[in-house]
Amino acid sequence: SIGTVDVNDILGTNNQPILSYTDSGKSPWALKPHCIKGLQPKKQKEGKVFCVQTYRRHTGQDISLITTPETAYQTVNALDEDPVSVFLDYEAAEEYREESLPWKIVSIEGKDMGVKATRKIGQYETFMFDQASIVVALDLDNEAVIKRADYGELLETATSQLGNPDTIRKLCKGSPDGSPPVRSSHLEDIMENNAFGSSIGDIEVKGLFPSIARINHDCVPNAFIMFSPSGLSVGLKAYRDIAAGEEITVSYLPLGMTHSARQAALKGWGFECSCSLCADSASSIAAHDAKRERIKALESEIQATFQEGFVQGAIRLGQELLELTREEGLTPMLADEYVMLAKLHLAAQDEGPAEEYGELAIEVLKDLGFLGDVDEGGKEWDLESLLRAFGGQRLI
Ligand SMILES: C[S@@+](CC[C@H](N)C(=O)[O-])C[C@H]1O[C@@H](n2cnc3c(N)ncnc32)[C@H](O)[C@@H]1O
Repeated sequence: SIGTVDVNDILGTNNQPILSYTDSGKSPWALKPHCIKGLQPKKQKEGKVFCVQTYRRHTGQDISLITTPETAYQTVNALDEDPVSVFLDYEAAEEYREESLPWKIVSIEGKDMGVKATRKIGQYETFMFDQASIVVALDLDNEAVIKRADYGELLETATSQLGNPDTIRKLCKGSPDGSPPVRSSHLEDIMENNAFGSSIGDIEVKGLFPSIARINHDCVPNAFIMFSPSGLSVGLKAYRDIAAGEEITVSYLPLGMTHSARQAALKGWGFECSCSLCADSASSIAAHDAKRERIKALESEIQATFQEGFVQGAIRLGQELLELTREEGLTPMLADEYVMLAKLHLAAQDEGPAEEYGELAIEVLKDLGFLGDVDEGGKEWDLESLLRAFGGQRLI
């Protein structure tokens, strides 16, 4: 590391578009970028340069990016994007803006703060939106890329340059037990505990969304987070009807994990989960775990059975997988399973059932907001366009 450097001293010819953008007086950034050169990786000439670039949004919720200048430059057209219009059509967006917010941040016993619905929320409704306040390139988690102290300095600058830094500083930092204290600063703890993985183009980042960060975990969540293509906005969609006054929850973990795997993973957030699935009787937990382990085993068994040429056998296993997934309420996993069964039936030359599974997959994907009304060719989705979109040789 060569310590703190000025972005204008280090941008080479490859970065010319960014330089001229900055030089032309049209720079979107509110302050001069604060940059630090990372460590020199083996076999490379020099380390990457990471800069803090802060933008003052019209909404008043500023954003600081800690990325390479090139990555920050990719976000320029999305810095002011309005999440409500990203996730809702024109009419629904207008309606949403007219009503008072259907959620509020409140104190929740045993969990510090959390978010509750202020009215009934319908299944698959997108009802909460947020903009990223801090975005950090995932590279920065790597001690071989940047010194911890330099990362801490970039985080501190990124936060203090926001219009309302206290919104970030007051987020909960968790109390992970067991693992050694690898993080050097309070802000690093806050990022670790509250940020979500996202991407800007093909660069992996983590984004801190200050309202969404107040949502607690549940292993059977009632909502899930969707990212805008820019990676700078999120929308929250309900898996099921949510009653007024009910706590809004998301899963911090991939769905379908067993009890012990969930407990181990949640230690990173420093709490013991007491959701309905985790607080169930020992026999019920064991029954759920057995189903979840069977689901995992079936995924590879189906693949192997199909590869050995036993298509009908693979279909039977696929039906068992569907049943268990439904019993466990793991709805989002159903879409892949329906597509897989459609592919298996096509392999068995049963076009009727293949079409039916295709329709079921399209229905789930549309409900979850992963498919628009029409495909890329502007036609209603059908099995053919679905399989094109979900191409690839793998069954599941
Ligand atoms: C992303 S924050 C969620 C909001 C947080 N409760 C707050 O007051 O800001 C994650 C932290 O919330 C707490 N938390 C989240 N889900 C929980 C749960 N199901 N039970 C207990 N604490 C939970 C843990 O302290 C965790 O580290």
